[in-house]
Amino acid sequence: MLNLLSKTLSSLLEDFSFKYLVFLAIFLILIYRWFSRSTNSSPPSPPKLPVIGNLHQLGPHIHRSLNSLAQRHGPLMLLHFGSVPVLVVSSDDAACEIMKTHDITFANRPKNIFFKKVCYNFKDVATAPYGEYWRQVKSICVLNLLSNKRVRSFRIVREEETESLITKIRQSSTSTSSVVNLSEMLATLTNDVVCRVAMGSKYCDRGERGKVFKELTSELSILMSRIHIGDYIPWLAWVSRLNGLDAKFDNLAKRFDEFLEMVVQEHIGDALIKNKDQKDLVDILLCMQKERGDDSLIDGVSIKAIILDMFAAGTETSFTLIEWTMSELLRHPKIMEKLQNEVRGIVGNKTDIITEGDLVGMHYLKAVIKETLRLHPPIPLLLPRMSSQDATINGYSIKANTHVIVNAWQIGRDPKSYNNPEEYEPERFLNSTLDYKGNDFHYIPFGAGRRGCPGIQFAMAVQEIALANLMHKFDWALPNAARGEDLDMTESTGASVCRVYPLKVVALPYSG
Ligand code: HEM
Repeated sequence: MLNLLSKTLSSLLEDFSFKYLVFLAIFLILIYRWFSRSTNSSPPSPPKLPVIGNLHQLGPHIHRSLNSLAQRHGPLMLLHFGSVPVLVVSSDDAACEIMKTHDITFANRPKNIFFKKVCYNFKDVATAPYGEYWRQVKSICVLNLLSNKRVRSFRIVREEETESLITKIRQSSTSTSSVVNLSEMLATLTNDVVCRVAMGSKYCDRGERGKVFKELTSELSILMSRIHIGDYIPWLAWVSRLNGLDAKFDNLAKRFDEFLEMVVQEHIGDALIKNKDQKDLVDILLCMQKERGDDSLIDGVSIKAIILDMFAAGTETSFTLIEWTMSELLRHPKIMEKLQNEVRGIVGNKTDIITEGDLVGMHYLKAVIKETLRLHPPIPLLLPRMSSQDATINGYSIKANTHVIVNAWQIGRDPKSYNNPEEYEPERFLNSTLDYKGNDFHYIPFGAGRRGCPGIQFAMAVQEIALANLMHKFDWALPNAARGEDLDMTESTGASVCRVYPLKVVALPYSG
């Protein structure tokens, strides 16, 4: 009897202490999770694989892959590209935290092998580490090339180059069946404008040198988007030596350097004697170097890096934007007609080129460009940033040296911010104060904060005059009477996203 009693008691106790222990463990885990989440946890992460991390979850269009992952894991998620932690930001609130509240902490850029080799060890503006050198080169570019005043002063360049574009289209449109490669012509326009204001002349026009320059700029944009495995898995860097990518980077860097050195040498004699209005960016940089002497942070290498940056950052982006605008207009004939009515209504039957003075009052034109920037930001993931110290964002702890990608493409399509976000509706920008200068975080095609794009005025001035003239001087159609909705809109891969197939169109001269 005593035995039975003691057995029953001990089994009760065992049972009780087991349940109690299980309950206590669950309670402690919950407390720990809740506590660590509200103070110091990392952002949610999709499961990753050894060595490659989350790289296998990225398709060719990275902005789209990140969008799908963010739908499941939220607007702040932590991925790993190989061994590199990458914070992906996919909402306006989170973008504001990074680019406004914690802007200084996230003002650095990650170092990658392509930019190290081609951009003179990060001596250009876009990849320079955050600090005194970056501050100086950025302000030199803004003051001497990209400020409102300077951009206005290049008006004649834009007007002449637009006129030359219109002439070329007219010459190629000899019959109603002539097909024009508009993409190629728009690329030439943006290249020529940047060439003339940065280097004083259109290098593309100069025979053999022009050919070299064209090859270099197109190779630059192709190689810029190739992934060097050593950036993410350093011990596999040898793969790029073996498959020839390193050699391609080195070769491009060498040929670009030879070209830029030639440009600088050609300017050295004249830079000091030209008057202020005749000086291009190379002249200005050379004078600055001479005046400041040894105190200057700007040396010969910086000059080449800055000029290279103007091409890398300024030409493909601008050409891409106008190419997408024309594509959307061809897909939406009613919107095209409304825009043509605005432009033709304001300018009338003017046979000469539309000049910048004529653009006043073209509100729909501006809305059309803004809507293209929303749906097709030329750099959908902006330029990557990197944290320089530990930070806490929305309760999550982010370690120093974490790379940051802001998905501006996804933010611009957020149904919380836009009605019918997938539709092309320029009207949403009429009577709206929304602008792209980095104040409205649900619309950030040019980025925001300290590392935001300094070329906005420059880019928009080229867009507006070119688009107004294209709308005024021609009626547009697709070859073989194809319907607008059938136009292939496949995007290219890489950091800057343009059409994968060039835009081929029929341009019918309009005479009023
Ligand atoms: C439609 C045309 C353009 C678009 C969409 C565009 C977009 C951008 C974006 C998204 C960034 C990164 C911003 C960030 O990290 O927050 C950037 C940076 C930059 N852009 Fe542009 N850009 C355009 C035209 C230009 C032009 C015409 C120039 C100069 C001629 C230019 C020069 C630069 C430079 C130097 C930077 C680096 C700024 C820094 O790191 O401090 N961009 N641009």
